[in-house]
Amino acid sequence: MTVRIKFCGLTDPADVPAAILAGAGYLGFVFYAPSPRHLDLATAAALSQAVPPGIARVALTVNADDATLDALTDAVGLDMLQLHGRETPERVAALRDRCGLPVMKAVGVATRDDLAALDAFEAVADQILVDAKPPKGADLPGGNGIAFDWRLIAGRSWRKPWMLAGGLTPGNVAEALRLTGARQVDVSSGIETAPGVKSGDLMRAFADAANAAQPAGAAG
Ligand SMILES: O=C(O)c1ccccc1N[C@@H]1O[C@H](COP(=O)(O)O)[C@@H](O)[C@H]1O
Repeated sequence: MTVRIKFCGLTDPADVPAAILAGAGYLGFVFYAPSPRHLDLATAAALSQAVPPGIARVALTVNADDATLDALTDAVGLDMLQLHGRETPERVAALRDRCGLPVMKAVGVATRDDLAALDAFEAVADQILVDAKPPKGADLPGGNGIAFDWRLIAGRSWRKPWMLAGGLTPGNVAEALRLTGARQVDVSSGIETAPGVKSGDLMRAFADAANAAQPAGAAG
């Protein structure tokens, strides 16, 4: 099964070729100061320049204001915005216009009640990212290495392209794909040896496991 993979939170110049070698379709750069993966604009611009055409460069932001986003989009070559905060559907639509980039909106899921937000954002975003809701008191709204109960979205699909995220690892991604039917996955902590430190070996192991997964509904 061919799966499109987003490796998120790259921090080191060596992460870019490692992610490409592993077969990434999207590379994520984090712009959120509390994160161990946060990049300044100059570092991000250098990483972005090393990405060949055909691989989407995604900027992850959290409740960023217009000035911050303007500075970001002026300084860094980007192909998509990932909004990972409390942005409303109206804000998502406004930023899509303002930044002139496709927007992927992250929605945190812990219980069935959280699923309604996915329908609201599907109407305004170009993609939706189905992530685990952060635990109470967490410093980060994502990137916590925590999975949600994938059975909550088993058999679900949306009209827009969507990605599964939250606590994915080389060891569990095949099961996550099998249960949810996702065709795109996003991973950060699960390909790290320490917070913010990516591993080429883990990226390759993750991609191998994802691509070897059996589609949902397949026998066995
Ligand atoms: O990765 C981060 O540091 C981060 C910070 C703030 C919001 C989201 C963040 N990462 C995103 O969270 C999910 C799940 O990550 P993980 O695989 O569980 O570590 C993923 O979409 C990352 O892009």
